Amino acid sequence: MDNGLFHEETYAFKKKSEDKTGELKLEGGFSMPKMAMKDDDEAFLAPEMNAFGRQFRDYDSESERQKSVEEFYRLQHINQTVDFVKKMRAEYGKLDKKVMSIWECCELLNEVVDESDPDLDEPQIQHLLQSAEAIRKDYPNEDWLHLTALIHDLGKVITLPQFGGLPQWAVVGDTFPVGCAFDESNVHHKYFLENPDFYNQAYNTKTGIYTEGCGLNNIMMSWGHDDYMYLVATENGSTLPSAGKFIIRYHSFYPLHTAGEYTHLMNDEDKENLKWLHVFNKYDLYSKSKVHVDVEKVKPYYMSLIKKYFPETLRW
Ligand SMILES: O[C@H]1[C@H](O)[C@@H](O)[C@H](O)[C@@H](O)[C@H]1O
Ligand SMILES: [Fe+2]
Ligand SMILES: [Fe+2]
Repeated sequence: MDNGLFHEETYAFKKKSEDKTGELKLEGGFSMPKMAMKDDDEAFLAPEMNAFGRQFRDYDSESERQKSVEEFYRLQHINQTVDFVKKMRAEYGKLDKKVMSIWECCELLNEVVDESDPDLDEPQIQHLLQSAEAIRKDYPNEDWLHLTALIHDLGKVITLPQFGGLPQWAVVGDTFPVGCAFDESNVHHKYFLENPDFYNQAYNTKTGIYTEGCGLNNIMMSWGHDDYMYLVATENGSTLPSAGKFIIRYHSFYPLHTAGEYTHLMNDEDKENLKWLHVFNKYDLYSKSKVHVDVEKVKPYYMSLIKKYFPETLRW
């Protein structure tokens, strides 16, 4: 697919950030879209440690936070089933909860606490702006990517009472397909043994109810903020490019974009879009920090992007 969005090159972050993260391994020889080169001082520098002085995405260390994150994944893995996802898709497909703008939602998100995240305890609007500003530094010309970063976690509002008040396990955390075997790369995989689908023979083989290469659009992901926001964006006629919508929908799909599993379900368009998801993931994960972005200062820029790619109000 040629979506006219980027030039390809083999995986090549700028040396400075590449050395620092050392982590962004791309399985299967994926190539990456090209970054507009800037002075080193201006480039986004991925830190080695999170704000708590630990490795990013450390799900195993002994701490209070890790314990509550593990408890979160226990519940998520037990409860995300094919039946549950079907129910959620039908319920939230109605988009009858509220009519509001993208920016209103950004502000609402500040009331949301994410219990699945070992790296973040800042207000969510800071996470949105930190990731958007970081990616903007390295990809100044891809305005759609800045906006994608700004809105990628807005779906978390479904945990608020006026949006159905879903439990955390139905909103946040890494995502995975249901209807086929749960891959071992899922964090805290052991809790899937308590999921009824684990024992269903239609659902527990490698391809399950799907076919090889069927395309991610044809599979059901565990329900959460990714799929919900994708729904909101598409149903309200957002003109974001396909790669932007793909990022929103699969940014929590770590078993695919970081572990390189479940690739047998992808089609060619998914493979193209995955390149941009790899780019995005670096900024989503490593921009989480204590350094706050001045909301009022950057707001006009993001308002102009919202205007470009979204209607004034949306159905949620
Ligand atoms: O804890 C995090 C957080 O909730 C993110 O928003 C989500 O995208 C991640 O995949 C998840 O693991
Ligand atoms: Fe997210
Ligand atoms: Fe995020």
